[in-house]
Amino acid sequence: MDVRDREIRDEQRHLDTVYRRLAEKIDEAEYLMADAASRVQIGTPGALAERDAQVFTAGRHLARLNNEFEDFLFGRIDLLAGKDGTRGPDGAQTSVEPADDAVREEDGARVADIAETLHIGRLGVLDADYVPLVIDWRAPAAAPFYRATPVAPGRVVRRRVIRSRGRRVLGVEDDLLRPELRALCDGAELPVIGDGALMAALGRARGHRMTDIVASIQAEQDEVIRAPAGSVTEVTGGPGTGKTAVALHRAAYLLYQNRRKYAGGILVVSPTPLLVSYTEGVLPALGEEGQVAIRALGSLVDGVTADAYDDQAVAHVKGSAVMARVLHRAARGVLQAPGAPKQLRVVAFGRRVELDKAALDRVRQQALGGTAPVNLLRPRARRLLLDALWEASPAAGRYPDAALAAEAREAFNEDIGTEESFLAFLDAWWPEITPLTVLRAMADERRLARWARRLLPHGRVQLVARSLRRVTPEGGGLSAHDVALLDELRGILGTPPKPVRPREADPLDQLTGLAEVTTYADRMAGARQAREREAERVDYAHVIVDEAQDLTPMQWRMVGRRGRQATWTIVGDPAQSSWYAPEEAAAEKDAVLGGRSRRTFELTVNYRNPAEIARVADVVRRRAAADARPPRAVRETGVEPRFTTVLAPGEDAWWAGETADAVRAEAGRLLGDVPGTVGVIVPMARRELVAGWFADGGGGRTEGDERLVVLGSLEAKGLEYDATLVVAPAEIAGESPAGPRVLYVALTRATQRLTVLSGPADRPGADGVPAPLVPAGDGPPAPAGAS
Ligand SMILES: Nc1ncnc2c1ncn2[C@@H]1O[C@H](COP(=O)(O)OP(=O)(O)OP(=O)(O)O)[C@@H](O)[C@H]1O
Repeated sequence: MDVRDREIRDEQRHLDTVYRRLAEKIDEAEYLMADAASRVQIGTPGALAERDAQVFTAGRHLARLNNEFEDFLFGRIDLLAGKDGTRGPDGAQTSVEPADDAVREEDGARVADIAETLHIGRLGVLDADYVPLVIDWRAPAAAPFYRATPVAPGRVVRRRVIRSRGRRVLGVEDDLLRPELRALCDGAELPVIGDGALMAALGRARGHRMTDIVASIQAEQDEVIRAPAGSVTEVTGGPGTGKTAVALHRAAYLLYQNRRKYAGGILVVSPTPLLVSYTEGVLPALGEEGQVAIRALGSLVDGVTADAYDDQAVAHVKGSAVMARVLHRAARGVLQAPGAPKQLRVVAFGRRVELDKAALDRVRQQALGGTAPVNLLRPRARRLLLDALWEASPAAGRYPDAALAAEAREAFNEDIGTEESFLAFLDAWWPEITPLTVLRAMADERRLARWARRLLPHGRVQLVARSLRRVTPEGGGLSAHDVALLDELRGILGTPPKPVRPREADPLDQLTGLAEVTTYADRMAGARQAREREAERVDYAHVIVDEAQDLTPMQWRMVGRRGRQATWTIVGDPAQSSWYAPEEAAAEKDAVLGGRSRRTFELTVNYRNPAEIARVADVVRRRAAADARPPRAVRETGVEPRFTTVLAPGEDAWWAGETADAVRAEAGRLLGDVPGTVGVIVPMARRELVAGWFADGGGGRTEGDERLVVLGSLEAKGLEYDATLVVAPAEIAGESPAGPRVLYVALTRATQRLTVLSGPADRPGADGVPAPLVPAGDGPPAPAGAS
């Protein structure tokens, strides 16, 4: 048996021990449950609660282990004796530094004994004597697994990543952090297997779902993940530096650290639904479900989902902060609908009393004074209407005696105010207004122009009004930008109090807490309840914003309303921003975060793109965001990007002609080159057309090959593929003022191969490299992290 097999066998033994221990815990849990059922009446409430908690914990482990995880156990560190020998609650030594006598001289060599071996996994398991069999990856004792480097190894001599599936150990990969030592474990020399787990992880084929990185989190990432949840943690870093991955792992870490605090929920805001579905598997794999909501910007408001896109020019108007003022006026102006009644007539004291349009307008103006939510002003409007009617009636001024006057007035209010015709008038003249009503009213160019006077120039009014014509009364045709407007309107309009209806008792409520120890169906019911609770939630304990560089001012306001009391983690890369006015967005972000203190981190290593692809992308980065420091690509594949061209006389001919064949052929070639996914990235305006070339199987995914996806340039944000085909780069760069940064995003999506197909605007040189990707000839940039 060779060394590798022996090491695998040893790890297998340990994993078997862990599963045996878990089986014991499961037996205990089952016993406790049976016991709980038979002795419901016995015991103090405290004891019962404790037992329930034990049952619940055991059941949770059971459920997770049985079917949730591959690679349950993924790491091991072999440590020197610690400085003080103190042990933490997980049974592991707490000291990070080695004891003074941990290393000794023997025959001129430096020799040390391994004093402690810790296995790291997705959750912690102790044996019957409280010795740790597995340490939870988020526990302080696990930090050295991620933090130790050859420069600062601390107590770590060897770090091992264990690859397993289900209950079988498949392989091990070691890093030796103290190569200068002769380390002995139980008297035998410590073997070192393989050449690094990180590279193995990075080279793996990609699927349509992001996977967690717990086995290979790097030191600078770990610092962010474990940063204390101070007010605001900001993380920047170039493409592929793991910002999204780090943000998700941080959510899991925060929950582990302080579950009670974050029971208020963690919200992860993602720019697109594609990125949500790409990332949403990561947290369940880390054992966190229910507490974390990952929502796309277009789905942040309950009851509506964005299903339309705004082109960039429209988006820029709708996203800008000035829209808040336009909406404020529109919400009030909408009461003056063309069909609103222009006259109010009632009969009082045997005479007809009438308010004409001018009088009604005066009442309305008076009622609308101030900034209170429009829908909450209806009672005030009603009162003012009755005042005006009273004044116009023959009764006004007839009662010199104040008490009599008050009595007559009360009777008047009672009579008129409850009259069917008056109520019907009120409903028509001051209806309850929904955000959607206002938004749809803004599709009327003339009305919108009135509301936007001196705020938006006419051209912008036209753009917005026209784009809103697609919005249906049911809320179809909304874009992510419209959703931010709706949310703003919700605040401006307010919700009138609804009559309270008692909730019907739901038998499933009884299952809360036991969800994971009973059946699959029960667990699903628990998850459903969590989702329902989630749906009602508007304020979160922690808000994580992914791709923060793209939030518009209006979107910052929307997200801000969900985290008024929250702590924040904000990750983004200004060099990838598709928003044209970063300063305006930054100002709104500052307003949302207020005076909260901020801590910033920069991630500097690109784990996604091989150096060959990163170099090409960096040509664009230098033009699009010269100030941004490029991340350092961590690996090379030896394969340069491929450049090809289709020649055609003009733009229209190009998109209609043989280009379809060329795109299909290049995509096919990439499918042959890589085992995993292929993304075809095209200008936003060509998305439908190109998807059609691949006999669309829905959502841009093709029927022919599940591995291939067609994406508009803005949809590619945050995603990654084994290989990408970027079509017509100059057109992508020309789509908006932020286009060059969007092109930078498009070029940084591939983990292995990149092909660029030039279009008519690309002016490729003899080598096929399109003009936007030809280096300007200046020297290479200093990579991030270099001083
Ligand atoms: N420590 C790591 N170990 C293994 N894989 C990693 C590690 N860090 C990042 N990755 C991988 O690198 C890729 C890029 O990560 P991620 O998408 O989080 O980067 P990003 O900074 O958000 O990128 P972008 O700004 O381009 O959206 C992912 O496949 C991720 O799993």
